[in-house]
Amino acid sequence: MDLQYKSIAELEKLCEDIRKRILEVVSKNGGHLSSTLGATELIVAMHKVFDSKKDPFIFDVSHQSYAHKLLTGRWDEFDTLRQFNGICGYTKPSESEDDYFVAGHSSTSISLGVGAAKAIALKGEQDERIPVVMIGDGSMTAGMVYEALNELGERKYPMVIILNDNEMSISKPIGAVSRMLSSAMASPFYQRFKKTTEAFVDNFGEGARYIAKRMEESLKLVTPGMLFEEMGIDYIGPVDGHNLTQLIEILETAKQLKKPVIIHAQTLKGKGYEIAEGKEEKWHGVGPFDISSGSSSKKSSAKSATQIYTEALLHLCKDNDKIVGATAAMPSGTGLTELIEKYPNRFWDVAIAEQHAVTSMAALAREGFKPFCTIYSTFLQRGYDQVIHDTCLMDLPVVFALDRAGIVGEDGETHQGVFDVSFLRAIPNMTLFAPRDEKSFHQAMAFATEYDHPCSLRYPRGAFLDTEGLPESTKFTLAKSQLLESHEGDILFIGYGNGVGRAYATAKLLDESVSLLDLRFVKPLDTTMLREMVQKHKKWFVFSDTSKMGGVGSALLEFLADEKITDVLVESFEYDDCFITHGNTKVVEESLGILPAQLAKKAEALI
Ligand SMILES: Cc1ncc(C[n+]2csc(CCOP(=O)(O)OP(=O)(O)O)c2C)c(N)n1
Ligand SMILES: CC(=O)[C@@H](O)[C@H](O)COP(=O)(O)O
Ligand SMILES: [Mg+2]
Repeated sequence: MDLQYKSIAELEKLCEDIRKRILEVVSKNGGHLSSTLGATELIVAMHKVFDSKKDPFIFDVSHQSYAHKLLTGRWDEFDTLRQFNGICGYTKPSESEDDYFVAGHSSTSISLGVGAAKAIALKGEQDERIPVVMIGDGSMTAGMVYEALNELGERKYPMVIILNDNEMSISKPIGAVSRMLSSAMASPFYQRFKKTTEAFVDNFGEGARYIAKRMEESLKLVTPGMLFEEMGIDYIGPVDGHNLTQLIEILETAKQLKKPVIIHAQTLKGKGYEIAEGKEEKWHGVGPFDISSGSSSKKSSAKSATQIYTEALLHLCKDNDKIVGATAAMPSGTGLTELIEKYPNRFWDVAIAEQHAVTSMAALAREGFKPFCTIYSTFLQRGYDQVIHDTCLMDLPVVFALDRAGIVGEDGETHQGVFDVSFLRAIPNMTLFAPRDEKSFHQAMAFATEYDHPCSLRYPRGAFLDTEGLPESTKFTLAKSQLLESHEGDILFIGYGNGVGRAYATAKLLDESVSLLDLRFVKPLDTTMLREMVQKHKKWFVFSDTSKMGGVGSALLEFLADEKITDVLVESFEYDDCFITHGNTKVVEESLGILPAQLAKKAEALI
């Protein structure tokens, strides 16, 4: 949509229409509500001043970019938001040329902007194009941001960074960066005072300006601008992130500066939908809801794996004051909110800083504590070297509790928790195991608490698949699996974690009875049990919510190769080597052919 010639009144009306459309669709499909509502004027102003057909529009995380999608030809199909084969909830170049880059994991935007700026300079296009970045205050807490600012302040590439400061991450932001951004010195009053003084001092030349600046610093007035200006990046702000006239004027100015500039825009998260306005964490990511009352339409009755994790940790913490833990800005998503409230000196939200979360937990392990580093499977990818270099090399007993392991659904490719077994299994000293239901989760947590080496347990988004009817889980012992059903015949179903429920549901659809093994540990394997299974069953089918590449089936094949066993067939029903798209989990699983009915057919064809 070309906004170039639209008046302010027309643009304000457009913002109203955009909010209405977002509410209409997100109340039906679910999605990221308060972030997108709050960023509306910023995005309209971006499209008024810049051109996403040539200027790289780069949204950090990009969960807040719905207005951008609506302004770039996706207004009508927006009804398919986050549905299978529908519009993605994040920017995706394959969906639109106006989406510059894939995003979903935070704090990549400024590095992308610096890279784009280098390319624009090399191609001699600086007169036509300029990167425009939008990054939230929460996303400013990850180290990668400062790696990028460090270089940008040195190289001075022209770039406009809009810092969308709504004083919220998913939950309340923590840390010095957030405090600095919302410091009193960032108040519009102080900034007006500063501007007037600067204008006055400017009459007396550079020397007077220098003295004034030193005076401001000597008064220990830390303004957000100082941080960026000292790094060599111009700072404008804070500005009202909902005032279109001001925003457009400032973006025009920033565009002409031909150097790196940060515009500190203060916005209200959820702006335009009163029920969600302000500091309401629950309106960040929502399921379908009733617009008039704000009440959610879907309530799941089954206990989620996250809830079980919280309960297990609370139970263990009571008798063990060595247990500590951290989340990287996902306290409610990981279930740590209650632990942080109850044990504020033992559980921390360290902000969006997964690398820091891992390494700081390793130091606590070194000091004799038992850390539970609680991170979504997908976000642990951000702290991978810290798992190797700072945890496993010293064989430190950190527990990596990986929530959202497996297909997560509507968040899609950037958020699927499918690689953790593959990337963790390769690390020496690392032990990997997985519960299949509530009871085994408590047993796995008890084992983890006593285990004196690095380890990782994984569990799904939402509830475990049903395993009702199988024998009760037994105490977790290192490298011990549990044979749940034993029958004559060649077929053995091997389940890992939530895969046990999938194996069980598949087995029930077969005519013949099959043996069912809950692997429980994928590293180290239960070689004693596997040697026994080799004797009894020659066709093994693997069920696990993990990538095939380096996953559970790979581990079993390595075992067979090491044992020089060549007469056992291993068929893995894990995920193929591809990125898994967004959509309702069951619909996505059906597209992958891994629903029990589909797997039963595949197994029958091989029996
Ligand atoms: C590496 C990484 N860790 C955690 C998340 C989960 N996450 C998504 S959005 C968000 C908060 C972002 O806050 P902010 O940047 O202020 O954006 P806002 O929603 O307030 O506009 C978090 C923690 C993520 N996407 N990426
Ligand atoms: C944008 C982002 O990364 C988070 O908001 C994520 O969508 C949360 O996922 P859950 O809904 O599984 O907690
Ligand atoms: Mg924010």
